[in-house]
Amino acid sequence: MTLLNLSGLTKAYPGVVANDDISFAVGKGEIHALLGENGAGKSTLVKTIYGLVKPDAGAMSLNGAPFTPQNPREARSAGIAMVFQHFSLFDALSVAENIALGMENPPSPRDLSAQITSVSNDYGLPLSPDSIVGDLSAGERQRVEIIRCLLQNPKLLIMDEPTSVLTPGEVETLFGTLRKLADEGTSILYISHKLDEIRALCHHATILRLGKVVGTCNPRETTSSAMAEMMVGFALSTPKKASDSTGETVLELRGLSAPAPHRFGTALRDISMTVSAGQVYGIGGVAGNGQDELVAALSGETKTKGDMVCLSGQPIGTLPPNARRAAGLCAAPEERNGHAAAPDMSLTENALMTGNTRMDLSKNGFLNWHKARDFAAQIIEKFDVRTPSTETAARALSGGNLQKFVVGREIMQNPKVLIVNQPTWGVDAAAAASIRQALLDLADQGSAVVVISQDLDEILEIADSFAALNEGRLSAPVPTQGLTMEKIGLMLGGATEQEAAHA
Ligand SMILES: Nc1ncnc2c1ncn2[C@@H]1O[C@H](COP(=O)(O)OP(=O)(O)OP(=O)(O)O)[C@@H](O)[C@H]1O
Repeated sequence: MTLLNLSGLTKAYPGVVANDDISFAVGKGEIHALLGENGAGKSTLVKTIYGLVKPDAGAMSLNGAPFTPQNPREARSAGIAMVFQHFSLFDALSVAENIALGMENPPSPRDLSAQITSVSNDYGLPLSPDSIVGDLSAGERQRVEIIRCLLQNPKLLIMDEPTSVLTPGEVETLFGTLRKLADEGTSILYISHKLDEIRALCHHATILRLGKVVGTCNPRETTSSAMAEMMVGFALSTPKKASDSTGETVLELRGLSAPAPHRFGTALRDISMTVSAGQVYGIGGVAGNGQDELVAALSGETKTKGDMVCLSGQPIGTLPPNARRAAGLCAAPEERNGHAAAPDMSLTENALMTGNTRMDLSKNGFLNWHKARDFAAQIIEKFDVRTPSTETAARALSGGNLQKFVVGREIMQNPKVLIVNQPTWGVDAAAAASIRQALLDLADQGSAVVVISQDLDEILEIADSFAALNEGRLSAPVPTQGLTMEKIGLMLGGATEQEAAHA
């Protein structure tokens, strides 16, 4: 039985038709995957269903009746719930307070706590209503968002890239919850770039390319590479490094320590590591174990004692970001909106922001806009960033395309050391392969590359060495060749176990 029917949905933005005559149906109790490369139109489509975007043409029906939500409130009251990629929670408030804020008519705090506990028990989503959100892991924060949705008794739950912040164990827990919901008749529209997960979870998939439906499949009977091919229209190749040889040490951390930057941050504790020219050094860890703090201490956003961070033997721990860039160290932080990129500024302005020093984009204090525009255009071309022009605002790009832009911008500055945090977060299979290949090419040309990622497959695919970050401590590195997921799991948990034994 059909729950939601989409017929001929079309939505154009200046220079691009984001959704072009899209028609498909989502059955009751069906877990329906929405697949497509970056910019294919997935977010636009689900925003239309959630009442955030008004289609130019086409129609929707819900349970057979016309469905034209004018805003998210109307969509919610019709039974549509959505968990966004970026959580909208207040760190300083409790779980229950956060959930009450999103409700039209919240019940009394006591009743609400009881409801939260009951939903959390029923659906295998362990969470205490009184916990302060700032103390929660990414997986637990997502549970808050899911419970918030489930309290509305949704008919359709939309999830946009829900597993990118989760550990393998948390992914299993989430899938258990989603399967139970589907068994009870809730439909789920599931957006993800992780094709293996789609094969494990989804009953049906609709594939979009350039705003159009280009295919459908049963993911259980289709290989990941066949789905990737349908998405991009050609077969993908696996990234490869030309040479395994490494040169002298370029980056060295000596007992790097830094206090937690804020109440919910992580202190860095006595981190030592060396990275050589030509090496790709992978750092794995569950989100919130010091990844952002480590990137900040390396990029210069956080300053430390000078010799805690050395570049080609020179202490740089006290230098600000621009001086580090000039010395040859570039970094791409994880959060693209507002950190790696200024959303309201054009791509040219964003290119200028980190490229000014190394790409020589100003002279005698005057910015050279012509050169900056050229630099932005080169990034767009080399990294296949789908956008109408260099003057487009960063916020108008789809998530994956902006990610390609910010990572490409640092790679193209040809740094001696590149630090990237979650380089392919939210990026489709083809673009992820091209970003990974570009990182390997950079190492092949003699740069030292540090890849911090929660995607362990990514680290195994491109890194020479692996170290685990746990509560602000970094393990000793091991070669990735022959490393199994089991051993990585032990390394990720290792420091905690030692601490537990110590305690
Ligand atoms: N508000 C907007 N203004 C202008 N263009 C937009 C806007 N929103 C989306 N677009 C464009 O519409 C197209 C589809 O974008 P959309 O975000 O729907 O893609 P997506 O499939 O969700 O991509 P991703 O996987 O990268 O998140 C892209 O070319 C994007 O640049």
